[in-house]
Amino acid sequence: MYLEIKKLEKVYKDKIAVKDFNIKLEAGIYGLLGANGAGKTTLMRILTGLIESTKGFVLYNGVDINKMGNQYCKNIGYLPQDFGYYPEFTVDDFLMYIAAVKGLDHTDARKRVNEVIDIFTLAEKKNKKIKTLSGGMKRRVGIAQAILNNPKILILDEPTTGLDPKERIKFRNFLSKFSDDKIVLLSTHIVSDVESIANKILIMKNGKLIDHGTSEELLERIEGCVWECNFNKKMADSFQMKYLVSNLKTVGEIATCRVVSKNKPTEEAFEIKANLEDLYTYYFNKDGEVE
Ligand SMILES: Nc1ncnc2c1ncn2[C@@H]1O[C@H](COP(=O)(O)OP(=O)(O)OP(=O)(O)O)[C@@H](O)[C@H]1O
Repeated sequence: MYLEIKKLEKVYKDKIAVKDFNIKLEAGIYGLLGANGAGKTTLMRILTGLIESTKGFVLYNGVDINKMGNQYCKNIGYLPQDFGYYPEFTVDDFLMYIAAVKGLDHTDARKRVNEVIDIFTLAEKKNKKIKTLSGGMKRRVGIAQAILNNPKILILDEPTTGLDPKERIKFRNFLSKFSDDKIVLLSTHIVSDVESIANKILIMKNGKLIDHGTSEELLERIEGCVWECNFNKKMADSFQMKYLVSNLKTVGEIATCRVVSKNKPTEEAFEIKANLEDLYTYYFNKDGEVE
């Protein structure tokens, strides 16, 4: 099973939201990382079949998704960023309703809704109106509705927003079981989520796919270029103007900085292991090469 994205482009009036995007996705979890406005939602909406691209193709097992119609939709589960829930519905009624929209008959719907209520520990809330739930709980309902039809392709736009750390772990464990023979694409601003959840990471900037790979592969790009240095906190501002700082911590008078730089930034600086936050800083705060 694969989803191949070929020379994809989406233009809104005069704004190019997705540009010359090429990749082949196979079973696994892909984390889509990018700043606000990078084009993540637009890309995801094209992949769900909700909007059409201006140029290029998306092929599902070699067939253009625009030519597959409903046959393609059956394979899709989608959690939009602004998940439009029905405030007056109870959790159970809402899930039963979505299951019907997805074409499940009543018996299958009941069985499947019970399963997802169990997976996302929603039993206690199932008779509560959605409008009374917390943000994290609504997000759980949103993820639950996306998997009702047991989709082959699951697209989740910022699924972890509002989830507390315990819920994040549950979600991660669920996805690793769920994604065995499925394509899961999730977008997030939370770098640590991608690091722990995704097998592969796609980095998107200004509509383009600028890099992709496992986190180990991506971290090789900045190997030997991440440093820790300590100095007086009064120098923090000028230091940040000069260097790409991925983290700054101050204790008393001492500032401790993580710096991404090809050259040793200070005499006392020492090399440390790169993480995805450093890579994110490298890609999103500077256009060029590591200094
Ligand atoms: N319907 C639209 N009409 C015009 N421009 C749009 C439309 N939708 C998105 N855009 C623009 O396209 C670009 C990409 O937007 P998109 O929402 O895909 O990015 P994103 O990476 O999902 O951002 P965020 O993380 O903030 O959700 C942005 O500049 C946005 O303003």
